[in-house]
Amino acid sequence: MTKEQVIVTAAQMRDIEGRIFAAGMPVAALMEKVAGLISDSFARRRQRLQAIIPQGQRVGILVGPGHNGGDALVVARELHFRGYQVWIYQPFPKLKELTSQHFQYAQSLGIPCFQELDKLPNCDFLIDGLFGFGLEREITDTFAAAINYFNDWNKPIFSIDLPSGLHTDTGEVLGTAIRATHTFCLGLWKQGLLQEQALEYIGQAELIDFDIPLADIHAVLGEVPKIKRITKTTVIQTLPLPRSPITHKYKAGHLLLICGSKRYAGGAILTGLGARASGIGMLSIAVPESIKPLLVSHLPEALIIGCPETETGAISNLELPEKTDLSSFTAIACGPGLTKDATPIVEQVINSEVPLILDADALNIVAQLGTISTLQKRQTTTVLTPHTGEFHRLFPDINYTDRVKAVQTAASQTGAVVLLKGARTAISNPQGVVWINSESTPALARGGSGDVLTGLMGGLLAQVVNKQVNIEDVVATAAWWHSQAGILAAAERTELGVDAFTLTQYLMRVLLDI
Ligand SMILES: NC(=O)C1=CN([C@@H]2O[C@H](COP(=O)(O)OP(=O)(O)OC[C@H]3O[C@@H](n4cnc5c(N)ncnc54)[C@H](O)[C@@H]3O)[C@@H](O)[C@H]2O)[C@@H](O)CC1
Ligand SMILES: Nc1ncnc2c1ncn2[C@@H]1O[C@H](COP(=O)(O)OP(=O)(O)O)[C@@H](O)[C@H]1O
Ligand SMILES: [K+]
Repeated sequence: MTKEQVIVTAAQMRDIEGRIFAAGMPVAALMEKVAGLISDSFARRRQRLQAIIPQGQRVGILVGPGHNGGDALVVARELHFRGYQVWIYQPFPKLKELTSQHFQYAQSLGIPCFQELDKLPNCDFLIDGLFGFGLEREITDTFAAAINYFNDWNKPIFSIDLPSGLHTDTGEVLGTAIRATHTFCLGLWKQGLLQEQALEYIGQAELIDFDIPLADIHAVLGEVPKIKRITKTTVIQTLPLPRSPITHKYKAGHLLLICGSKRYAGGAILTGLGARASGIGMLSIAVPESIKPLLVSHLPEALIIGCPETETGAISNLELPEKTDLSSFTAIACGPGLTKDATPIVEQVINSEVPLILDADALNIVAQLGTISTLQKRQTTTVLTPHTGEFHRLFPDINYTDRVKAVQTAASQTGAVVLLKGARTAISNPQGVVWINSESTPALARGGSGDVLTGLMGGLLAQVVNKQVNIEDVVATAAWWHSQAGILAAAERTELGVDAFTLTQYLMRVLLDI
């Protein structure tokens, strides 16, 4: 485990800090160290912003009553000595002791301090040290008004630890919250910063590593923490690279995709192209007979199985080639573009004992059949990949405000690995082990990009499922790979230039970088 993978709640962070202080590290010394690192990072970022804000020497510091405010006051002092023009806004009647001492010292240095909003002159930047992980209730009255007032300035805001007003664990807005352009997350990633509802508030987030000993992290989170960020380290351990020099095509996985209908033929192509990029040994794709020629023309290497179809153009019957049944495949991915008319097919694959990914219409069908009763029957690996709408259909009783809790509950109820798609995709296994994909791009918010993910994940699963791997690691690796391809494509083509087909062309490039 690396520190970049660790995700903590407020309570866990408090326990970790408590151990450090109990071991003898003085609180004031740690605050000095943390604030020094923040000041350095601020100065580096300010330089990068110089093109937009040429002078950029006037900084407003928003100070709260706790140690988040203390951090901000040390930053104020540091910037003051580095030649910035600094003003402090501090509206609280009572401060924690250490914070109060720093406040007194800042005043003694002649740094102007104000309690009234309108006294603070217009600054080039704001540094937000109102609340950190100690925020415990809704922000109201004067403090809420202040946050809204500073948001309206539309100036770059650098938040210390997390934007004031966000719930440290759920990322929920408690009344109102600072809309930061940059967030300096202190020590370890707070869970709230990786939740979708926080994204509009945190801007660019950076981890300020202040050397928390790994032993203290393990002591609080356990040897293997339950909730982690996906990083390259996980991915490298999971990818089927390097290939064995004596492998052959049937040893490199045989994936069956079941997808498409006359109405949604494109989804089948995109799923196939996603699977192709995974490096799968053998790829079979079952589609309605009428779209077989289309699939052959796009995926000449795949075995396209044309199936009898319903009047509506959905697969009516899985007609596999002679001497083949479902158990001939290492994994099955089923769903994109099927339409609900393919219900019997979905029932058939659920009754098989092959590792299975269910997506899109397959999920809608499972929801109709009864999610929990249908999935609990399965004896082998099942992966569900819903977006929020599909998740709600599958699990109407699960509240998804806290997406981490939501996937954990869904996985535990069904025995499946559940991947909840979105800007911050979250994945849980039935025991509650969670991966969060914290690097992605809104460029992926386009029809068809989920189909690409299903194919890619299917291809990966088929290649590694018989090896010693955790299924949730495979699912997380696919999600990471998919997002990184989006990021790479967006960097070259802008966020508007990443259609699902283009995305498939960038998948391979991600591997070149690792
Ligand atoms: N002490 C240190 O050396 C370190 C400090 N850190 C900083 O310390 C912060 C945590 O400090 P604290 O535990 O003091 O907590 P905070 O500074 O986040 O805030 C707690 C204070 O805010 C008040 N408060 C909470 N909710 C409120 C509301 N809705 N309206 C008005 N007042 C409210 C509380 O009564 C308390 O006085 C971290 O976020 C971080 O910035 C650490 O990250 C690093 C080490
Ligand atoms: N704002 C966003 N930021 C990052 N990724 C996103 C965003 N919106 C959607 N995505 C990703 O794009 C994909 C969309 O999948 P899905 O909704 O199933 O689309 P479709 O069914 O049309 O293929 C998912 O992998 C999801 O995580
Ligand atoms: K803050």
